[in-house]
Parts: sequence; C-alpha cells; structure tokens
Amino acid sequence: MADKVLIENLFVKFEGEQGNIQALEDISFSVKEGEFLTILGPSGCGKSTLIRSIAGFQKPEKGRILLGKRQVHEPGPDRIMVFQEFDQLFPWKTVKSNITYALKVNGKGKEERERMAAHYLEMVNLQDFGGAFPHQLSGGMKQRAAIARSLALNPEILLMDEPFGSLDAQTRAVLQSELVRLWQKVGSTIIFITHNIQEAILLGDRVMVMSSAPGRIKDIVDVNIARPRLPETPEFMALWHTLYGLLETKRFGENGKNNTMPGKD
Ligand SMILES: Nc1ncnc2c1ncn2[C@@H]1O[C@H](COP(=O)(O)OP(=O)(O)OP(=O)(O)O)[C@@H](O)[C@H]1O
Repeated sequence: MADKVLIENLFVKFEGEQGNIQALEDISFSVKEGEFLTILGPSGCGKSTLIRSIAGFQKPEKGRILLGKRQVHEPGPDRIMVFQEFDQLFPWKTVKSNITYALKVNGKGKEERERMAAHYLEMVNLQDFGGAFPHQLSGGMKQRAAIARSLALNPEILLMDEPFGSLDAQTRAVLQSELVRLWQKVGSTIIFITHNIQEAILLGDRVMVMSSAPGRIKDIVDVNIARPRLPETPEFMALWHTLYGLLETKRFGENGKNNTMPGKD
C-alpha cells in the first residue's frame, strides 16, 4: 500500500509567557492508505498539535506534511476531525439534518443526501433517532452521530482526537468495536489519539508512542494480533506491557487518565 500521509521532520513551537514550548520536535513517520494508526502518549506530549497540523489548523515551524504528493497548507474536505467533546453537532438541527447539511455543503444532491444520511445512521445504530435533536441524546449517542456525519463525508483521512475520552467504559467498548467494523467497511485511513493503552491496542494496526517536552516519537509498534482482539489473551497482555514500558509512566499516572490493565475493564 502507498503512503497516505507522510510527515517529514516536523517541528512545532509555541511562544508562551514563560518561554517557548517545543510541542513537536523532528517528527517523521508515514501512514499507509487504509491503515489505522493509534497515537499514545502522556498529557502535553503534542498529540493534539500533531493531529491539528495534519488537519491543516496548525502551521509547522519546520518540516512538511504530504498527503500523497500534495503538501498540507490548510484544512480540506479530504481530512475530517472528530473531537472528544460531545458538542460537535449543530444543536439547532436534528441528527439527520446534521448529516444532510454536511453533505449539502459537500455538494451532494437532495436524494443522495437523504439516502446517505439514512445509511450512516443505520451504520451507527441511530436509525430511530434521526429526528431527535442533540440535546435529546446521551453523550455516546452524540458521539456516534458525529462519527456517522464524519463517515458520511467519506473522508480519505479521519483524524480522531480522543473521541471516546469522555465516555463511560461500557459505551466506549461498544464504540471501539463499532469503529473497527465501520473502518473495515469504508476503508478510510484513521489516525486516532488516545491516553489508553488498551484502546490503542484494540484499534490500531500500529501504535505510535510519543514522549513529552519536547514532543518526540519514542517508538512505533506493530499490533500483530488478529481482530477482534481480546485483552485477556497473552499476546495482548505482552504488548500492553511493552507499551507501558515505553510510556513515561510517572507523568502518565499523575494525570489520573484511564490506563486500564488488560482484562480489568
Ligand atoms: N495554542 C497553544 N499555545 C501555546 N502552547 C500550546 C498551544 N497548544 C498546545 N500548546 C502546548 O504544546 C504542548 C503540546 O500540547 P498538545 O495539546 O498538543 O498535547 P497533548 O499530547 O494533545 O495533550 P493532552 O493529552 O493533555 O490533550 C503542551 O505543552 C501545550 O501546553
């Protein structure tokens, strides 16, 4: 498979009142077409900065980002971001209109918009909630609706910044397996940020581990485990321990972020 995303020697610096912060330092990696890459790292290591740079929202200080042969200079419809926050939907539009509106902006005709909205709502099991408004949905349902809208736009690259971070463990588990199922169906390239080692292994073809201050790549590890993946298996646990060892565990723990041991969630 060809490289879909190629990052070459990327540096991003922020100027702050207490001095400059090197959010990303000399980041180079590639993501193959149709690959699912998860990014794991302690708080502040530059994960969001990296994904925002790929989305075109953050200008690098040095280096470049290529999508195929095109260099990223700005956001584009080939890249869609999904965030952690539940309020990504237009609150004044129904769930279905949130999707049809996005498709309209993308130039789709009325009939196709209706057909696609119904199709993607069914994909995320929200077929009975197309007429509901976002405030009538649970957090997990809103997140499913946001994912349905993103998938309906059929982006070449889906950039997900801790999309399940605010969900309870059970909803999170459901959405993890739904996302893998949808990804296998639509074949988008996905870059997915998480704090959770188990989630990184459950989802990714590869896991990229970052370290902080400055944000660098520590390692990129293949997940050679057949899907669906079960956290209780010895191969899963062995990889969990490898990744745990790669993380800066002290800072990671201080953060209080969920970092569930396999089989304990
Ligand atoms: N707009 C900004 N202005 C100044 N500093 C920033 C800005 N955005 C990020 N930073 C700093 O850059 C570093 C990386 O931040 P970033 O949000 O990318 O990390 P992260 O790994 O996504 O963190 P978290 O896991 O907590 O979301 C941090 O030190 C942060 O304070």
